[in-house]
Amino acid sequence: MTDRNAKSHHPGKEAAGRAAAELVKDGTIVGLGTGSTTAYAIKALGENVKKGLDIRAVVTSYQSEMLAIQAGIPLTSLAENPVLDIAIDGADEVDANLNVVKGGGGAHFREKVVSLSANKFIVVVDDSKISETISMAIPLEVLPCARELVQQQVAQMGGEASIRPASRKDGPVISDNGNFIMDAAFGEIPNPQEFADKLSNVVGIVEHGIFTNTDKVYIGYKDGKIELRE
Ligand SMILES: O=C(CO)[C@H](O)[C@H](O)COP(=O)(O)O
Repeated sequence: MTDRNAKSHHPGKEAAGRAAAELVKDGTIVGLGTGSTTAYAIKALGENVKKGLDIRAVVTSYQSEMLAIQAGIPLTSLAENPVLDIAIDGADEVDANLNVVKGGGGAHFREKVVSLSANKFIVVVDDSKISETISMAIPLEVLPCARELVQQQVAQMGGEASIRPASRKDGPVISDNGNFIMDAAFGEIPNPQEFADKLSNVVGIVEHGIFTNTDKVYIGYKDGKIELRE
């Protein structure tokens, strides 16, 4: 499992993040995802803003808000700009058809809102995230009062949902929206779109981490090379 607190430099993540940042043109509104790979894209965008690139950004988490402010990227909101030109975000697993699983950082609800508000959704990952079929546990943002009900409904679907424990405090991971993050293991998911629709019908799940709206994926390798899939 990836150590989310690791701060070490990753040439593959940086190359993927920087390649995606180059897609952001002057005068556009960009959605900024969450995570260590997107952080490289935010840094690169900040450098371009300092050189004169005129953009505004909508963030998906407190993490991306803090990074964007630090990088000097002017912020806006979906209320002011409901349609974004492009959104850039990381992922935890990418299948052969560019379906992705997100939510390793527990930010997938706002990430989904932002990605679906964008004309183009660009995913940036390192090569460890690539797999033939989706098989990792699916992150779920769940209303705290519905956690037991969600566990029962997930069990009826053949899965097992557990509350994600916080690593630096006692108790569960709480999302930026004040909800619990759970992870639901189902094994291989051969038809992510159909499965996503089923999960969307589970009462108590605010949002699940399956995204089926990716336009391009930049995959970064340890040697700094990148591959584009679209
Ligand atoms: O979905 C996410 C946060 O909710 C992240 O984008 C995903 O976990 C990938 O993170 P990283 O780039 O650090 O591997």
